[in-house]
Formats: sequence, C-alpha cells, structure tokens
Amino acid sequence: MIQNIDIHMRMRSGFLLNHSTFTKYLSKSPLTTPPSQVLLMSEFKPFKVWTRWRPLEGIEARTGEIYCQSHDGEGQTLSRISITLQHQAKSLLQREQSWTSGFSFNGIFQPNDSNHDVFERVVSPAIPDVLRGKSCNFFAYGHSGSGKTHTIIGYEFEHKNELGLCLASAHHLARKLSVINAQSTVSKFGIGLRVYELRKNKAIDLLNDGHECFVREGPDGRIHVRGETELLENGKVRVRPITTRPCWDFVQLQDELQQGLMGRETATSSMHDQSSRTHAIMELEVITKDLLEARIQVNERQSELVPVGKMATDIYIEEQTRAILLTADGKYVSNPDYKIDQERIDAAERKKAEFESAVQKAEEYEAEVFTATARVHPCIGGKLVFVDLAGAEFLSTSNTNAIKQTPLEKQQGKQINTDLLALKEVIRARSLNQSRIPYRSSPLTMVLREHFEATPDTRSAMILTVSPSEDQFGATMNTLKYGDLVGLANARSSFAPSAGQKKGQCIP
Ligand SMILES: Nc1ncnc2c1ncn2[C@@H]1O[C@H](COP(=O)(O)OP(=O)(O)OP(=O)(O)O)[C@@H](O)[C@H]1O
Repeated sequence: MIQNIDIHMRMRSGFLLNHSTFTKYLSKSPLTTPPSQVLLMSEFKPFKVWTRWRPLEGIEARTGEIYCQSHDGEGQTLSRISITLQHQAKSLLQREQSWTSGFSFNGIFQPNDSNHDVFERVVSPAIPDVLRGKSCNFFAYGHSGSGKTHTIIGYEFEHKNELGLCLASAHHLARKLSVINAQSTVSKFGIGLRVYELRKNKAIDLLNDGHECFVREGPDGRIHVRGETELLENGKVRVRPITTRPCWDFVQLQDELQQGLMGRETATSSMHDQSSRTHAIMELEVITKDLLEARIQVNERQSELVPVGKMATDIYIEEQTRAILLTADGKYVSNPDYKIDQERIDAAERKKAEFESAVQKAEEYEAEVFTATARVHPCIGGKLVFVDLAGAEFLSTSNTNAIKQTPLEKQQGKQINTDLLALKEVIRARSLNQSRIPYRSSPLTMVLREHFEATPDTRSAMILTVSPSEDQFGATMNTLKYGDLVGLANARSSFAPSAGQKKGQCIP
C-alpha cells in the first residue's frame, strides 16, 4: 500500500533529526538547499552567461535571418550583442526591431559550433573544481525549439562531437575517475546519477519508473525533493529519496540516462512536435559504494523513526484528549474521572529518543565515510548539475510557422510560461540586488535555488539558446534580455568597486 505522507507530518509526529548532524550533512546531501530565505548582497553568487545561436532550419529560411553583431568590450572578457530585424515587421514598433545588450555575455557560440565546442569552453574548465568536491551547475534557457535539449542532452549519441553537455561531461569525468581509481586501492569512485523532471508541482523520478516526488520546503527552510512515502506491510514507513543510480563507467551511465530520458514527456509546442514539456534536471555526483550504503542506512533509520515518532505524538494527543470533556454548552473542562497516564507518554518518548539516536548514529557514520573518503581523494561529493528547461512558448501572432496545439498542449505551454516567468522574476530580483528573492514562487525556482546560490568560486553557467529566424525575433530578444540581466548582475558582483575604483566603472 502506498500513501503520500506530508513531510511536515513527520515533524508534527516528533520526527526531528539532531540539528547539528542534520546541518552538517545538508551541505553535501543531494537535493537540499540552504535555508536562506533572504539573499543578501554579500551572499550573491553570480554565474556566467553564454549565448548559443542555432542554425536556421529549412522552413525558417523563407522568413529571413536576424542580423546579429557581437562586440568585445575593450580590456574586458565580456561581449555585447546587437540584433536587428532585416525586414520590417508590421506587428512591431520601430524601436522594437533592434536591441543591444550590455557587456554581459561570457561568450557567443555560432550556428556552426558543435556541442563539443560548447563543452570545451563552458563545462570543461569546471571539471577540476568538481574533482575538488565542488558543485557546478549549467542551465539551458531559451524559447521552444531554440536548442536547449540539443545542447544539454544532445540527439546524436553516436557522435562524440555532438554529445550533449551532460553526457560529454560524464565521459570526461568518468575518464578522470578511472585514473584516480587506478591509483587508489582503498576506494573506487563512480558517478551517482539522478534524473528527474518537474511537471507542475511534482518532481518525477526518471530513474525509478516515473515515481512521483514532492518539492517541499521543510520547517528548516530547506528545499527537499523526496520520493513517495510508503507504508510497508510490516507497518514500517519508508520515505524514499529520489534515486541515485551508481555508474561505474561511461557506457553504463549513458544507458541509464538514455533509458531514464525515454520517460520524459514530450509534446507539440508552437514550434515543433517533439518539444520537452517539462524541466529536466540531471545530477552527476562523485560517489563511492560505501557512501551510498551509508546513505541507505540513514534512510532506513529515518524510516524506522517515522512510525515511532508518530506513535509518541498519538499517545500524547490521546492522553490529553481523554483528560478533557466537552460540556453541553460547548465548553472544554477537565475530566474528573481521568488521570493522564504520564508513564505511558514518557515510555513512548523514550522509545522515540532511542530511534532518534539511531538516526543520529547513522548520520555520523555517513559523515565519517565521507571524511575518510575525502582523505583518499577530495573529489567525493563533487557535483555537476544540468538543467534543460522546458521551452518558453512563442505566442506571437506574427509567427506564421506556428504549429497547431491541442487545448491540453496550450495549457501545458501556459504552465511552462508561468514557471519561466517565476524564473525571470528570480533573475530580475538577483540582478537588482533585491533583498528578497522570490524563490518560493514556483517548484522550479524552489529547486533551482540551490543551483543559483552555488558557491561563488564555481564555474556555473547559463547558456541562452537562440534562434536566428526573423519570425522568432521577439522570443530571441526576450531570451537575450534575460541573459543580459543575469550578466549585468554578474558584472556588478565581479567588479564591485574596490578602493580607488569608481562605482559602476565596468558596467556599460
Ligand atoms: N546548435 C544546433 N545545431 C544543430 N541543430 C540544432 C542546434 N540547436 C537545435 N538544433 C535542432 O533544432 C531542433 C530543436 O532543438 P531542441 O529540441 O534542442 O529545442 P528545445 O529548445 O529543447 O525545444 P523545447 O523547449 O520545445 O523542447 C532539433 O531538431 C535540434 O536538433
């Protein structure tokens, strides 16, 4: 029998992890985010912004190509982009027919650049960080059909040059780990793969037959993505974490990833009929067998604690309820015939404490395994996270090539746009240094918070995928404007004025 049990219920039922142990692990445990509700400027964590133009596709050639120029800033590593419509579009005002960004882009990929070129410039420099145990995140952002899936996952698995960033990174990382493994007799390092997609308010575990998971903010202010809670036959409750599949070589990982992604939902967008209708998140974490086993032990102990904690709460409530009476005029008064059985309550609390202590021990053991493995090599826990966002719908009436959608597909398109609007607001709030970042607006932004707040010394990046087709000018401009906001915030943060430097000197 499977039941969905709200994570908060575990707290109400008295299931509380030891706080210091809990905090210690959350920084490296999968799928949890730091508890910051308010992101202060001092905590602002920028990431790089790249743009990738995709080639013009057959039918698009009829409507023409956007005129695009890029300019490198003098003495800067950042570039700016100008785009102009070559043909007059009646639906747009004159001022809407061209646009120029600030110096906000770390690099611009041209239509003939391969996935391998993108990997070499964007992700490859981050691998040494991952091998030092850090976390690096890569997002593809762009409208439907602009090339996000092509970039992050890829479509041609037989051609090494066209592997998407996720697989190209896995290939690279697996090679590095095999060298490390050859030198170590103590630990064998592998890649723990997690693949899930966000559909509306749920996370779907693609490595576990599409089981539903829930994105929730815990009472500790952290975001948890956890699988279904099951009530087993022996009365045990199991809170399933999202699946981590250990992969010991690249071929195994590629098989697992491809298999998992087959369960991803695709449908017709206004641009094409194989559109990803969900946001897919792929995590590659450096793991060992011992670490995964220690995590399983933590999960087992937590599962054992849930019913015991609930029992303690139930007994307490039962005793309190028996001790009061409801009078005919609707008032609660003490029941003179019942004396609270404090011994019963205390016995249940003692049992709960015993199980809490078992959880704590399992967590401490996990920490020991982690620390001991990190002494062998610091790569343990290093993470690469790839996010293939569902494409924003291009709703312009001027798009004569738009494909017809069913009402359900239109509805999905609206949901995607709502999520991406929330993302845009988060990006805007960050770029304006607002004290409150609206991460709670959508499950997407809740999950992405961890990635947005990644440590400042990582090489995390957003890749804006854009189409050169004139009939997608508005969507392309919107994507570039998002990136511009992020890039300018990046510049502000990186070039925060030091003594003697004028405020805003590096910002156009
Ligand atoms: N850089 C590129 N080089 C060659 N082909 C590309 C490139 N980018 C995209 N394409 C092709 O364009 C089409 C649409 O790309 P893709 O499916 O990656 O878009 P998307 O942004 O993921 O769309 P959606 O959000 O609707 O899923 C695919 O056929 C893809 O192979």
